[in-house]
Amino acid sequence: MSGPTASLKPPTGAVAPERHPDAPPPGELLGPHYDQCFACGLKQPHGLHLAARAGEGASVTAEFTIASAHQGAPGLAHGGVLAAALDETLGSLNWILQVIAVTGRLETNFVRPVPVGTVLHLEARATAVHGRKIYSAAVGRLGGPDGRVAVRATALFVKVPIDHFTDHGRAAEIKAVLAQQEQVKAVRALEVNP
Ligand SMILES: CCCCC/C=C\C/C=C\C/C=C\C/C=C\CCCC(=O)SCCNC(=O)CCNC(=O)[C@H](O)C(C)(C)COP(=O)(O)OP(=O)(O)OC[C@H]1O[C@@H](n2cnc3c(N)ncnc32)[C@H](O)[C@@H]1OP(=O)(O)O
Repeated sequence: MSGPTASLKPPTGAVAPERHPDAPPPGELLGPHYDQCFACGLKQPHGLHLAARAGEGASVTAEFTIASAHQGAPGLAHGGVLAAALDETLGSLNWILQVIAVTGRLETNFVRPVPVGTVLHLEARATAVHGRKIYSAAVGRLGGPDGRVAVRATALFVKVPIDHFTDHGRAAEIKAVLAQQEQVKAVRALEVNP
C-alpha cells in the first residue's frame, strides 16, 4: 500500500503541534460541537453519536458503535460512515489545539470490514502545523483500544475564521445556533485570526 499523497506530507518548515494550555485535560469527554452534527450530535437519530475524549499531548480518542442505520453491505459499516467517524475524530483535535479548522483533505485506508454492532475505537493525533494547515492522522481499531486496526486516515485541516460558517451555512440553522448563547460562547472561545 502506498503512503499518503504529497499534499498530506508536512512541508519543510512545519512545526510540532502544541497542546493548548486551555485544552480539556486528558480523559475529559469533549461533548458534541453541534447537536445536529451527523457524527457527534445527539439530536440526529441515525447519526454516529461518536463520543470523543481529550487524549495525551495533541491527541484525542473516540468511540462509535456501528448501528444498523450505518450499513453499506449487509451487516457491515458503510465506508463513507467510517470516513465520517475518522473525520470527526480528527476534527475533535480542534479542542486540543483550540482552533477552528475544517477538513481540506481526508485520505482513508479501509483495512478490515467493520461489522454492525461492534465498537470502533478511534485515536487521532495532530502531527504537524504549517501556517493555517494542520496535519493529522487517525486509526480505528476493533475489539478494544489496542485491538486490530480496521481503518486509518491521514488528513489536512485548514484554520478558518468563524465567518466560514456564518457566510456559508444555511440561514435557518445559523440563526438557531446564534440563539443558543452557550454554543456561541464555546465557538467564540476558539476564534482564531488566521
Ligand atoms: C456561528 C455558528 C458556528 C458553528 C460552528 C460550530 C463549530 C466549530 C467549532 C469547533 C469544531 C470542533 C470540532 C469539529 C469536529 C468535526 C468537524 C468535522 C470536519 C469537517 O468535516 S469540515 C466539513 C468539510 N470541509 C469543508 O467543507 C471545507 C470546504 N473547503 C473550504 O472551505 C476551503 O477549500 C478551505 C477552507 C479548506 C481552504 O480554502 P481557503 O481559501 O481558506 O484557503 P486556501 O485555499 O488559500 O488554502 C490554505 C492552504 O491550505 C492548502 N489547502 C487547502 N485545501 C487543500 C486541499 N484540499 N488539499 C491540500 N492542500 C490544501 C492550500 O494549498 C494553502 O496552502 P499554502 O498556505 O501552503 O499555500
